[in-house]
Amino acid sequence: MAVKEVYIAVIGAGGVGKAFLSQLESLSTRLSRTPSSPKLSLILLSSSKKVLYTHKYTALSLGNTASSLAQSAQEPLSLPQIIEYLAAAPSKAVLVDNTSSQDVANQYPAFLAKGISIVTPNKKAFSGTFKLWQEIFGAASTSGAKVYHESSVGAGLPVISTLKELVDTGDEVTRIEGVFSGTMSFLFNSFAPTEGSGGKWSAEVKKAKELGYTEPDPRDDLNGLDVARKLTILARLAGLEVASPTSFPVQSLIPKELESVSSGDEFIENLPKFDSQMEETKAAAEKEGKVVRFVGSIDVGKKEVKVGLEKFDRSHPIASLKGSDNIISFYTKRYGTNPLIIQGAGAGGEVTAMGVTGDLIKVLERL
Ligand SMILES: NC(=O)C1=CN([C@@H]2O[C@H](COP(=O)(O)OP(=O)(O)OC[C@H]3O[C@@H](n4cnc5c(N)ncnc54)[C@H](OP(=O)(O)O)[C@@H]3O)[C@@H](O)[C@H]2O)C=CC1
Ligand SMILES: N[C@@H](CC=O)C(=O)O
Ligand code: NA
Repeated sequence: MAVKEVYIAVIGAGGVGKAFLSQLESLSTRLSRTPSSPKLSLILLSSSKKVLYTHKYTALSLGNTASSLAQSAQEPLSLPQIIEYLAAAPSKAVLVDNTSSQDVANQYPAFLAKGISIVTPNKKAFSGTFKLWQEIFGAASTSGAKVYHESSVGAGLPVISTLKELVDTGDEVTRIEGVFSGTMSFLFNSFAPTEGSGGKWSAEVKKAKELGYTEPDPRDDLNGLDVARKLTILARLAGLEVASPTSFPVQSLIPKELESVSSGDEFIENLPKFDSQMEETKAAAEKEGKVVRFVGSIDVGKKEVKVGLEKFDRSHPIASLKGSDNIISFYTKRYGTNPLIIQGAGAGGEVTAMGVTGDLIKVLERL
């Protein structure tokens, strides 16, 4: 690696952001033992309310960064100010976006155009308009800045890198299907288990939030949009020009009566009143000796994408998933009738941060 120092700016210090900061500290210590590796300097850390940064690009201490941020008296910088600050850094800079913000995502082309690389678990940029997708990869190819988003699908599971490799090596992906949400997997595995009776739907939703599996607003999981965003990303990588996550059928599990509540907290508070709706869905599957699961699929040849509930025999691999596990099957010309399958935890701070840190290592290797 020719670059001596790499400047890192982190936006978002929630469940994933905190785990990333701790992995960054370990990575930085490990790299400092190899003289040819660059020094990693954290120069900015921001939440939506506060920021920590130094005007002269002096590295912030990597221990206790999240609590130092909480005590900071500095107001956050605007996105154009952050771009200007990073673009003027005396060496290469990388933005780590650990938010789920569409506003931050919309600025990726501007960061990349200034040579600032990006690593992120945020799905919003890659599942937004197709125009934004083209602008992001266009800006990266013009400036040479790198952009990686492994954790935007299947958290740290190697889903994006696998699909890219299938496509780049000339395989033909015909179908992608499976369970793409850690939250939905956890909810159905505990609410409608293959053995035993399972917990209350609303209580499991509350647990999924406490475990850090849900989006900042859990309605983004329950309305099916989180899975739709992931399928949009995968379909685009497989060669389909999907216009947006709302351009194909997506089943929502939000009770009609709660569609207009004003906050995620109010939604969780009122959800117990509607537990009977999901109980009916569960009972209908049980009558057929099956369990219900939330799945998605992309048929590349037919250009069809769909997201929603399906019933499965109890012995089916999708029915017997555990915890927050995702299972993603790639059917391709090369793999024939036996798909390439990736399975494991698909949500949670540590496993998601692992994908982000892994992406940062890829950027460092390519600067
Ligand atoms: N949790 C998981 O298992 C997985 C998460 N992801 C993705 O990772 C990202 C982070 O998720 P998670 O850590 O769980 O979410 P959290 O809600 O725990 O954290 C989000 C963080 O982003 C900050 N933030 C939000 N908007 C802005 C903004 N405009 N400017 C600066 N900071 C902002 C929040 O600050 P504040 O608190 O001040 O509002 C908070 O620090 C999301 O995109 C999510 O989809 C991907 C895979 C798995
Ligand atoms: N809320 C998402 C987090 C990861 O993308 C999920 O539950 O899968
Ligand atoms: Na992944």
